Amino acid sequence: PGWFSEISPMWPGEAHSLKVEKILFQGKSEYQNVMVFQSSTYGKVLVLDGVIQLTERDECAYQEMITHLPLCSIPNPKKVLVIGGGDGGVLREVSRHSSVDQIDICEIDKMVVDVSKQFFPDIAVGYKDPRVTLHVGDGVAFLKGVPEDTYDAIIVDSSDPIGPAQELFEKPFFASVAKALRPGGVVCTQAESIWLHMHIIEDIVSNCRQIFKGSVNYAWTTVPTYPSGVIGFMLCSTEGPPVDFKHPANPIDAEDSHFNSKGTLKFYNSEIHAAAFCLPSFAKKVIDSK
Ligand SMILES: NCCCN[C@H]1CC[C@H](NCCCN)CC1
Repeated sequence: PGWFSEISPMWPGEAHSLKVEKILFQGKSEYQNVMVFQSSTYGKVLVLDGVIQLTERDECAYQEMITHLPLCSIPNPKKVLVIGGGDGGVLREVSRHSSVDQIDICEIDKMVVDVSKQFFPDIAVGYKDPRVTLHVGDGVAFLKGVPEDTYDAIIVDSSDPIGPAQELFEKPFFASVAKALRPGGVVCTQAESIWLHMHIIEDIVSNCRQIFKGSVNYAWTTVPTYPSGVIGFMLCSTEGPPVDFKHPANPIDAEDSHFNSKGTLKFYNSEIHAAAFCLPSFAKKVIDSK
């Protein structure tokens, strides 16, 4: 009964709204306010501190792209780390890759994990994979304890820079990610919106170019329920075997059998992988010049 509007100082003067059928959960964890509501047309919705994290209707776009853009860019991913992503959607996507033998996830807020398992079983299904180990804690601290050259891929599925995820957008964190990756390893981070956050993106690209001596690329996709309707990703590789993000070494398409053992890919395919790196001129100018 009524509308939820996503009002935030991170996107002043605009607000995306969703019609609410019923509020299903409201709580306050150690870190943030957590809410779940049944929307009229986007399924259930997860909200943290007033910011939409995912909806059942369009989460496939974000989870599939943030996962398969990096994992399809290296020939044989084995050890994968997810920072954030407590809802489990990225785990569900990583587990489609049969070459992977170890999936670690570090999520700071246990309430996000518990709420996702209770209200979003088709997203939290990712936790059921035996390769998954959940670490509840701060990703910055977790990475400090990771030996050098441990992971083939690291996915940083964070919320936004205002709140618990703030440190995940800063240089020291990127440096600890680079150390934890093997030579030619890849990282994919949630990297905001070219319509809203070109300055944040400028800083992230500049930091990444200083730290990641392989390739550094920005990709983007459409997610209707994120502000401005798009979300971006930083794709970086460490020095070592070259990674060409724009031409996936390990391509998958919807009809691949071993990828559909967990239901079909709804969004990702090789064409949209390549297209994700095509940017409008105002973004190219900033990103290619850093
Ligand atoms: N596994 C889903 C987690 C979603 N991560 C983020 C949630 C907040 C969202 N704000 C977008 C703000 C405008 N760029 C970005 C993705």
